[in-house]
Amino acid sequence: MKHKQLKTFGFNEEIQDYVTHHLQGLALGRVISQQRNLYEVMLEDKQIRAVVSGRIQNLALDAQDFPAVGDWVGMRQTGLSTDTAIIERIVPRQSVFLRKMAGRQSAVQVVAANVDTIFICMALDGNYNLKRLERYLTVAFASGAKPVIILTKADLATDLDQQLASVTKIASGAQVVSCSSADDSWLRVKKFVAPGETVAFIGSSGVGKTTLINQLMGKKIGATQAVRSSDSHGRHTTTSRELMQLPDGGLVIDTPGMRELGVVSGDFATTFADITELAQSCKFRDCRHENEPGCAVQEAIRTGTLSPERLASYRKLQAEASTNENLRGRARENAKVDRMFGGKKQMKAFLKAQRKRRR
Ligand SMILES: Nc1nc2c(ncn2[C@@H]2O[C@H](COP(=O)(O)OP(=O)(O)OP(=O)(O)O)[C@@H](O)[C@H]2O)c(=O)[nH]1
Ligand SMILES: [Zn+2]
Repeated sequence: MKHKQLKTFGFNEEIQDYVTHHLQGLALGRVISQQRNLYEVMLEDKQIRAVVSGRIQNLALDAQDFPAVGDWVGMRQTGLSTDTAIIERIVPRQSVFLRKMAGRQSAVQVVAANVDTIFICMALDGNYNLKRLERYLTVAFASGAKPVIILTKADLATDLDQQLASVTKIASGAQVVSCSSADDSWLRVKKFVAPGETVAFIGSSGVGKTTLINQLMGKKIGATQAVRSSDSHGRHTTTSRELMQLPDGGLVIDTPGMRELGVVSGDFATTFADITELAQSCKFRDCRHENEPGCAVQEAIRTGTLSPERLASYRKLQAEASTNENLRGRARENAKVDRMFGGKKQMKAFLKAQRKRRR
């Protein structure tokens, strides 16, 4: 393999393959942080600043078409300076954690790209909320990365065993780990971070993501500084996403705490595998699990094997995802029309003129 140094940054055969076929003449790097339009990119031998090319800007329909932290990118160096480059290509993502941003109707945000494992962090204090966890799992399972549930602040848990059991019940096969900053339980988390693999920490603000990352970083602060572009956060609150290299290998993406995780694409079959499985025994194939005769889902609720809250949660998230996906599809379509014609009116005029010419 050519890119020896980059291998410690997660470089693998699939990326090599793409580089060989599509990135000839471009330098390969991985995005380690982003501040608005300015990117910090790790190259084979150094770290540089980069901006995106006009081509990427012209083709982009929404945030997903721009580079994000964790992306592999092909770059051209500018003639002006050796430590600034232009990002020309984004290597197709092996996984992407996408969320709908609060507020703007159709705006999506790439939280992290090319992640192997997603640590869904939830604290065992007042932050503990199973419905929110179902939401995070839905998005995480759809990302292409493997979710692991990290229950933090175990020292503040009201009933640790009961909470662990409840979480495991809805985890749909994702592993569940509890930890506390008061002891060395972070070692249980460390087991999930293999050299050359990327993990992303996701969760509400204040659940202890940074605390846990600092424990994983150990005392080798130097290793952090080499990768971090600016380390003057001042307070504890994480303000921007960044990719860091752990002393024992392994890469970590810290993300600022989210107030709200809007679902754009969700994996309902995996997250709600219990309901999906029950539904296969419903009498009607298109059963909506309402009042249909022979509904196995309603039957499970009657007998107590499925909670009505879980079905409600499933319905709510699915409706939200479908609304958001529609909104987003339309927004992308509009952006495309704007790019090509300058607007809908102009497009109609253009099509009309074309029809006339054909006649
Ligand atoms: N009791 C207790 N407090 C903790 C634990 N882990 C973190 N904290 C405290 O929780 C607060 C928030 O921790 P952070 O690590 O900054 O949380 P964060 O998730 O990175 O927050 P954002 O950067 O805002 O996303 C700090 O005051 C920590 O000291 C824990 O296991 N137990
Ligand atoms: Zn049914």
